Amino acid sequence: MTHQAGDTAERDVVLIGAGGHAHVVADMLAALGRPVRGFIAPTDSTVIEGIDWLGTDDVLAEILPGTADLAMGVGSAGDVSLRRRMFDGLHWAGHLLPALVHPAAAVSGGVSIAPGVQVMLGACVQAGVEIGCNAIINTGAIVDHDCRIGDHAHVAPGAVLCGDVTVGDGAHVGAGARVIQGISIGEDALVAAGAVVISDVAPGARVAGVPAKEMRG
Ligand SMILES: CC(=O)SCCNC(=O)CCNC(=O)[C@H](O)C(C)(C)COP(=O)(O)OP(=O)(O)OC[C@H]1O[C@@H](n2cnc3c(N)ncnc32)[C@H](O)[C@@H]1OP(=O)(O)O
Repeated sequence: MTHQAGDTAERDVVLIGAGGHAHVVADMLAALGRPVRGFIAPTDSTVIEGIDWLGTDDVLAEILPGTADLAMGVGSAGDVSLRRRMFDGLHWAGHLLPALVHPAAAVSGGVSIAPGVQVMLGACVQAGVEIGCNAIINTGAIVDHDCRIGDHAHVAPGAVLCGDVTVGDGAHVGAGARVIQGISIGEDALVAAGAVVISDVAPGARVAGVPAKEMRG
């Protein structure tokens, strides 16, 4: 496995965001035993139990790259643009967002995991898989052998990718969707929750249903 989850394990982590995804990432950091310095959010109105609010995005300028790891607490439910933009900005500013793999995820040996990837509780990732930066393999998702998951892509909770599936950069595979072996899902495409994908999905397309067909409108 080439993920970086253990590379900087002693360093403080600053959590970006305070919504639902941030709560899950905070829980994963606790499970990994990572010390969390605090979270950054637009206001202090949101509470993440046991974690202090550090301030707004302005605080990031005071955190020197190399003095703390960052963890992306901004998720996506179909539109990855905010998460992608934030990751790219932080990455180019020199911050390290290490890959985070929940200890209760099952990740085979020989899996390649880029910086910023988050593999959540109960996910299963099989041999030969490659996961691009900032991608999410969400709760209970199954990514079978030799799949290629693009940068910023999101495999949502309970989705199943059979072997040798390609998910393009920025694509979203919705909750509980099923994708049969060998399928290619194009960049920035969206597979709706519960869909069964049996043919390739074009870049930017939105498909839904069983079997999945292009959505109208
Ligand atoms: C931890 C987390 O929570 S991570 C988040 C995981 N969440 C997901 O993966 C959700 C993915 N999103 C979806 O599946 C959404 O339903 C989308 C993006 C496909 C569609 O959302 P919207 O653009 O808001 O579409 P909207 O709800 O208006 O529905 C438009 C049409 O598509 C249909 N439709 C919407 N979702 C689906 C679906 N999953 N399967 C089949 N048809 C659907 C609707 O019934 C409606 O049909 P109609 O025009 O005949 O009435």
